[in-house]
Amino acid sequence: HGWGYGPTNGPEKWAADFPIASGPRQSPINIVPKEVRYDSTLKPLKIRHDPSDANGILNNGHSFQVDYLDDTDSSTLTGGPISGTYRLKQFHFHWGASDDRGSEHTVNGITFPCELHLVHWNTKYPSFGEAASQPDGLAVVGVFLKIGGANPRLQKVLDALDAIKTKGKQTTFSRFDSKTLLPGSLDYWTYDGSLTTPPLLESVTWIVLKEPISVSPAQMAKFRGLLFTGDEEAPCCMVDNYRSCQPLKGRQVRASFK
Ligand SMILES: Cc1c(Cl)c([N+](=O)[O-])nn1CC(=O)Nc1ccc(S(N)(=O)=O)cc1
Ligand SMILES: [Zn+2]
Repeated sequence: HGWGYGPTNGPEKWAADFPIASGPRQSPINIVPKEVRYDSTLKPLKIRHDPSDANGILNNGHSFQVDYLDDTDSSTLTGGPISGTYRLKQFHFHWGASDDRGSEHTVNGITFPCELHLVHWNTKYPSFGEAASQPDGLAVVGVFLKIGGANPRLQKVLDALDAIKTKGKQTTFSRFDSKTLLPGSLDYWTYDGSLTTPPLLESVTWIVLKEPISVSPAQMAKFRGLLFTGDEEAPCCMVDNYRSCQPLKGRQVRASFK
């Protein structure tokens, strides 16, 4: 049976099949603002998303993701801590069974109910697959979601979830500008890390935004209506699909803001 988030195949078991789980640059981490270093050489993030690149929404059995067409430089991430151009490939979320947990990164040990990841790959490599195995191959923008008023920007995504309730289901999803999911401020923390699920590749420059976006309890309930399991299996709610914080192992976290 493949990896997952259950008692027999969850994060504590991943190292057996993926020994890099104990590597030197694993993610997520706890961000301690008092210990980060403001770096004035960090550039502002430049995020360009073309809504026509949105190309479907899929329940992959671990989360759900909105996939993007990535054969041109129409939806890109530049600036920030990265050099060159990174293309948006997909975005997805991680969330908890209740509002007291669910994010992967934490801030001063504080957890959020949900975390959005916008996954980009370095166009100096020929494809996402190639980039994913390079130390500077990927850049993921992380955005915390905190409980508040309903977020209208999330609604189109949440309304598509009924059509992808079970593992392997996908449906059309087009004309979506993922920039609308970002908070007002693009202040960020950045550090060298990894994918937070197997294969846990240590190829990610993490860019975690300081300002969260809002999500309502009713909207959180929609995330929790998804299933990890496929149509023919005993249903298992898709919740708590997050990895706990990993050792910093000497890494420096930098801040783009004072
Ligand atoms: C590893 C890989 C390759 Cl190579 C391909 N491919 O299409 O060539 N697809 N995947 C799967 C993938 O993307 N996983 C992934 C895992 C965690 C995260 S997270 N939470 O943002 O760290 C982002 C992505
Ligand atoms: Zn993720």
